[in-house]
Amino acid sequence: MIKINNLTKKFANQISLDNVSLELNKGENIIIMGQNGAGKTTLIRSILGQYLPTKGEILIANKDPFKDRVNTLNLIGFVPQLPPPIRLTVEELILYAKVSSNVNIDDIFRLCKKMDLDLQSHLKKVFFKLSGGMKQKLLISIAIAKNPDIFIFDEPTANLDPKGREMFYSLLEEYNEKKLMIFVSHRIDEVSHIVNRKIQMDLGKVISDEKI
Ligand SMILES: Nc1ncnc2c1ncn2[C@@H]1O[C@H](COP(=O)(O)OP(=O)(O)OP(=O)(O)O)[C@@H](O)[C@H]1O
Repeated sequence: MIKINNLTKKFANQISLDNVSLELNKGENIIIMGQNGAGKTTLIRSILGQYLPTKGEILIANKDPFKDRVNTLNLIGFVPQLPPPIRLTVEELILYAKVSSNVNIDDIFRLCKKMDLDLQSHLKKVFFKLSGGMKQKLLISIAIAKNPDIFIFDEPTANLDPKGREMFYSLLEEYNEKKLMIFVSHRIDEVSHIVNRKIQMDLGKVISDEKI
């Protein structure tokens, strides 16, 4: 589903990705690990079409995410490590998700409720004024409700309380083996029950890639 061929990304003299080749397929639940600065975020941003490769290529369902961003982003549900400072109200944000990605609003409400977030009582609040955990729960719910082929979760539980974490992972069990799921995380213990492949990065390279 995602093919990465000899991908190198440089920022001035900084090599952030150094000749990375990977094939990521449906049914794989992958954890990408590595020290700070290993290149994980650069890899994810490249998959999301935010960076033009210095060398090499990425194909998502045979499309180039940089050149064909709209179509490739439609295939992806992404939850970032730090929620962006969105100035829309919660209500406007979920309407935007409906219009832009055909997300079912009832599903967003249902998924938030499962993570103990009563969306109804926050509809008029500006997104960036929600608590960190509320933002994360809402973004997770929108990403899952989109029902994409690919999930990318960058430290998605960083702001969640223990119950929120537990509910998040139990929601994902429904999608096990039906999707490609990519987790960027430093905490393998948290996802060990769900992941079946572990990729380790260091200094912009893939240093190990194993089925687990
Ligand atoms: N936009 C940018 N401009 C310049 N250098 C960058 C940029 N983005 C990343 N880098 C550099 O690329 C290297 C890899 O960074 P990256 O953010 O991909 O690491 P990471 O593995 O996600 O780290 P962390 O675990 O700290 O989030 C770092 O040396 C970083 O300084």
